[in-house]
Amino acid sequence: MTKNVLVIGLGLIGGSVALALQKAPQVKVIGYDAFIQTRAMAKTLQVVHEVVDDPKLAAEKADFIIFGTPVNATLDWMDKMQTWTLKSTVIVTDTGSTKSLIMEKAKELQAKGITFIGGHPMAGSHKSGITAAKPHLFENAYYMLTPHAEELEENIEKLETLLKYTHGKLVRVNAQEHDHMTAVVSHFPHIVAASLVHQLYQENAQFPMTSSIAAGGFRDITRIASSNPLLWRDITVQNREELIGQLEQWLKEMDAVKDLLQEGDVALIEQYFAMAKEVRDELPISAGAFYTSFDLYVDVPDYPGVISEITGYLAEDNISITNIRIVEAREDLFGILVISFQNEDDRERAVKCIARKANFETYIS
Ligand SMILES: NC(=O)c1ccc[n+]([C@@H]2O[C@H](COP(=O)([O-])OP(=O)(O)OC[C@H]3O[C@@H](n4cnc5c(N)ncnc54)[C@H](O)[C@@H]3O)[C@@H](O)[C@H]2O)c1
Ligand SMILES: O=C(O)C(=O)CC1(C(=O)O)C=CC(O)C=C1
Repeated sequence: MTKNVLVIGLGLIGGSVALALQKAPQVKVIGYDAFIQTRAMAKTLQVVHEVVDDPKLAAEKADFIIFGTPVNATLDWMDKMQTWTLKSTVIVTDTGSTKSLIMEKAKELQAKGITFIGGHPMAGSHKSGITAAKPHLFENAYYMLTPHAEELEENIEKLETLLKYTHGKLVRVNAQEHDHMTAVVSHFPHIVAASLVHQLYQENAQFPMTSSIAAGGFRDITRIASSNPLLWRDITVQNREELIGQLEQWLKEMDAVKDLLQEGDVALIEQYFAMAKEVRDELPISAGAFYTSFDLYVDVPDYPGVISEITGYLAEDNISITNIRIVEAREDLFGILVISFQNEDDRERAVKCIARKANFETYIS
């Protein structure tokens, strides 16, 4: 029998879940978004099978309800849905970046007989909105579920059976531990990225050339500062206790770095960077803890047709690319072409292919 899946919030994440679940057999994906333009776009882009203007009515027939909304909006919907008439077997989940407050609110639903199992796919982007949604966004990424300890195994398995069509790696995690770990690897880094951009803004007032010379390093570390501010306002507010803890640890770390610099012990300074490199290089990229794109930087001279020349070489060797863009990092004749691949193997083949067929230098960041 066909299962109705209602997705509320059709942006990057809700839209990507909807697209992925359209591939599940006997599933009808119904979508709602607060913005009428997004609802219209969802129809045009066929992100869902059907768009509704009233989620309450659609919820009555739903077998699964998935929130793709900013985390504070999810809490509001969880309040509202307590008065809705839902199927007794419905399973409600979310995709929010925070879990503790949402799982706390879920107890109110649970008390009314509504099953809620928190969810969070560890993949995303600084881009937002339905036009950024992709069916393969969650492939190989960890997709965390945070069921209450007393949740029925049968319900968790039902949700896992549906979500396996995202091709994420489904794992079960305690909500508080989730919020601690995501503060470390996701939420706090967003604060650091934003703070670096603030620092540049202040410096730029005195040295206006500073932002023009910001090259790959600054751009890499601050990419996530281009994320949706409303989304990050909600995430940081909900997880602020963990974030204050991270900030205190960071301030201690910065004090230690300050001491290192003041002492000027070159061996210790080198050791500081060496240890960071070792840990960073060992991050389990293929395990998909983070959304990984295998980027290759190619130094290209600026002449017409250079991009099609390179993509042509790759096509001749049957190497698929997932993205291509130009980084205007320098003010000379050369540009940096960034080509993304699906996996390490494709990237290595591309390095060899470009070395064989062209004289362009390639780098891996
Ligand atoms: N961006 C990421 O990298 C990422 C990754 C994993 C999880 N998440 C989580 O996924 C959720 C969605 O984030 P996103 O990146 O897709 O954001 P987004 O801005 O791309 O999409 C959010 C969508 O929700 C809609 N919306 C906002 N308020 C609403 C409301 N009250 N009712 C219905 N629709 C509403 C918006 O119109 C928009 O279409 C958030 O909870 C976020 O924490 C984000
Ligand atoms: O890749 C990015 O731009 C992201 O910010 C994705 C990211 C992350 O911090 O890694 C952001 C929020 C999430 O909840 C999960 C993933």
